[in-house]
Amino acid sequence: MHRLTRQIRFSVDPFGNEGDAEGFNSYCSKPAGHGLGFFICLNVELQGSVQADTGFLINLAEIDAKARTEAVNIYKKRIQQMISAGKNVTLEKNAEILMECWEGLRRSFNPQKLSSLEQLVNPYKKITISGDSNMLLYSEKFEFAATHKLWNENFSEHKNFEQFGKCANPQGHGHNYVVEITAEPENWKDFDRFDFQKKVKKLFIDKLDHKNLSKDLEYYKQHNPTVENITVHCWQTLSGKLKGARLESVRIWENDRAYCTYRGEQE
Ligand SMILES: Nc1nc2c(c(=O)[nH]1)N=C([C@H](O)[C@H](O)COP(=O)(O)OP(=O)(O)OP(=O)(O)O)CN2
Repeated sequence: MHRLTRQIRFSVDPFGNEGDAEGFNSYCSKPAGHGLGFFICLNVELQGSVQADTGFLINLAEIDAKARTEAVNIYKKRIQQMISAGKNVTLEKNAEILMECWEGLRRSFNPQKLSSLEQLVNPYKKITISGDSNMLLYSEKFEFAATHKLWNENFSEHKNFEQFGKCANPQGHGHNYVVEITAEPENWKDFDRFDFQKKVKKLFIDKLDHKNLSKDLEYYKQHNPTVENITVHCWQTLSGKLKGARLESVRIWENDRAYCTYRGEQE
């Protein structure tokens, strides 16, 4: 079984009174919109078998055509309705729109199965519907900078350098970590995104930011500050602490080539 993802980028003119600017560049945005509008970016993930004759799970052009017909119309209709009624497109409304697209798109694909639909609200924030669990999830990225040294006191110096290489450098080395926290809100209407941000920042990010993890934090006296252990530390710190939401996963990037995801011990 394969999973194939296509990103669909389009713009919605909130007032809709200039007509559709279709545009010719789907890499940028198609429909292209007018001036400053709503830019929508959807990741459509399909699951299925690859056909022997074409090598396709499905032709990307077919995903484009279906997603553009279904999703563009839903976003356009719902955004324009809300704006003309003088209402904000809140996070709750945005989640409802995504759910409507999910239902529509799910019916459009066969035999391929829509396995996930993700809206990148901005480069650091997304809403995801996953077909595996049918969960509607909210994710946000944070960052912190820290220094660390990878070392095990029970190893000889030789073994430490053999195991950890340059990461065992006595003076340590630094990273700009990116932390993505994903939560499942119990109720999107009451989900307090700012409380979520405040908790993640206060309980985790601020404790590690601009610190020497190996020296300044008790946790890392017992645990080597690898990206795997930092992810578990983050999970343990935040699990059960988010108001009106269940912590679903923690993903931490040590750099843009390495990240670790943790969903608790039960996974
Ligand atoms: N399983 C893990 N392996 C390594 C971790 C880790 O947290 N978990 N961490 C490190 C070091 O912290 C290191 O700084 C990161 O390694 P690497 O990406 O290899 O370092 P560079 O960016 O300098 O990459 P080069 O290809 O070596 O230039 C190591 N391993």
